[in-house]
Amino acid sequence: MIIDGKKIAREINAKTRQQVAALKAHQLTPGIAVIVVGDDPASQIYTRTKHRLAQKLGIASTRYHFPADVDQATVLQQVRKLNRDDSVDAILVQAPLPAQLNGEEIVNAIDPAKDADGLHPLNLGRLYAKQGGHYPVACTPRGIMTLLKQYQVPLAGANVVIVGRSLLVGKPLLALLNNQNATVTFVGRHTKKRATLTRQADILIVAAGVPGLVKAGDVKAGAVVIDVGINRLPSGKLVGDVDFAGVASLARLITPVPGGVGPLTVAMLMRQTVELAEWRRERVASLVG
Ligand SMILES: Nc1nc(=O)c2c([nH]1)NC[C@@H]1CN(c3ccc(C(=O)N[C@@H](CCC(=O)O)C(=O)O)cc3)C=[N+]21
Repeated sequence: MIIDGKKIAREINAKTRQQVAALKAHQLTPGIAVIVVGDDPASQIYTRTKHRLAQKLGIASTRYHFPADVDQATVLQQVRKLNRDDSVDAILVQAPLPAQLNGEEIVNAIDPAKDADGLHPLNLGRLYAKQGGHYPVACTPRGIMTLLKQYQVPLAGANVVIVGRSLLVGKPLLALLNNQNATVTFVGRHTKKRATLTRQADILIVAAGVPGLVKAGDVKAGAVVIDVGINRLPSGKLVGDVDFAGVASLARLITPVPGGVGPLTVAMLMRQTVELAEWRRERVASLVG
């Protein structure tokens, strides 16, 4: 069966729109600020998608576009300005950043209470420590967890293999799944007998950024396959990291590209923006007494 990411995203967005309306009745408009550096065509598309969905849901969205040769101080200054801006609840610095910029320093400069991606080490650390309370979590992993829940995929005791260990996808996913008692393995370039490991996966999650990396021979029959890759081929066609035609017939559940994980990522970003707005106000209210 093919997982319908668009449908789940629509349901989430309908709820988010109601939450935004409820906040607006209290004179609060959630706001997201997206910083983009350079003219990477994919980044332009993604940030436009985010901007359009925000507008549709009633979330204030501002995009800050810097030239590819912008210096570190300028970006840091923009982040700090957004930290102080009370109309901004969520700050996202679009990846990838050009090589002259220190992405680590930029992420560390984001107020953890406004961290749209859950990328700040404080938030990632809270997730790894399985801490309670309110904090943001990376949107693609959150989307994948939602999707697994919607399709009632059991996690406790499941063998999960994640291909790719990025800070934005692999690492937070490992923590989320491990916190649900799944047995999680990272597989990468340096892994020996990769196919042997992926073929043992009840749930195989691929976020490597390599078109067609995972083929039918790498997948166990009846597995759940989550394809996080989005690669634009020279022909203009959008494909994932999984050879969909080969794998779809043997997987129990599989996400398509497009229409799988992507729409959920953006839906989760909007939901998280609203949550960040609520949490920040709750905190302020408790401080005021
Ligand atoms: N700080 C940061 N946070 C991110 O979350 C982040 C990022 N940087 N950099 C780039 C990746 C990629 N990403 C996507 C978002 C939406 C779709 C999406 O909506 N895809 C649709 C349509 C794609 C299309 O038609 O082009 C789909 O898969 O159906 C895809 C990819 C967020 N990312």
